[in-house]
Amino acid sequence: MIGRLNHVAIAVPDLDAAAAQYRDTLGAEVGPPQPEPDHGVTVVFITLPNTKIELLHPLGADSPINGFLEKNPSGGIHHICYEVDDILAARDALKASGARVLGSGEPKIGAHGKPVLFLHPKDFTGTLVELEQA
Ligand SMILES: CC[C@@H](C(=O)O)C(=O)SCCNC(=O)CCNC(=O)[C@H](O)C(C)(C)COP(=O)(O)OP(=O)(O)OC[C@H]1O[C@@H](n2cnc3c(N)ncnc32)[C@H](O)[C@@H]1OP(=O)(O)O
Ligand SMILES: [Co+2]
Repeated sequence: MIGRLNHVAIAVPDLDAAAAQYRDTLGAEVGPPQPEPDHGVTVVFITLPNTKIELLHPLGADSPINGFLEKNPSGGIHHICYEVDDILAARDALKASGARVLGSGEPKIGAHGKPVLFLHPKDFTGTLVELEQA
């Protein structure tokens, strides 16, 4: 079902500092901050030869990453995103297998303008999984 690794997301307490570290210390190609109000985060994408890193910072009091950063104040790996050819078919198959799809269960438009869904970390070996329509 899952295809390419689209991105690994890292929640960070200071977005400018993290972006500068990837750009200046690690020599990576770093994009601009991108507010995503529908998701309660601001993101910065880092383009690597084989995948992307998504730096995440809370946007608003109800951000879904507030709790994560409270527990991990220095930041940490927050989720991994896999591409799927048919996100509705993937969702239905995963639900039938007993996995919990987060939120309303309907895909939202993600940072790349494509439908995304999230799967509960407790159902995937402690890892929050994002699915993105390829
Ligand atoms: C920019 C758009 C998009 C893209 O296109 O790329 C994005 O990436 S948006 C990214 C942010 N959005 C989301 O994360 C949406 C889905 N997330 C959620 O709905 C919630 O964050 C959550 C996963 C349900 C967690 O909610 P929270 O209230 O913070 O925690 P809980 O208390 O409910 O947690 C239960 C349990 O799970 C553990 N946990 C929480 N987050 C993670 C995580 N990221 N990775 C691994 N484990 C996680 C948490 O520690 C709890 O465990 P116990 O303490 O053992 O009970
Ligand atoms: Co993501």
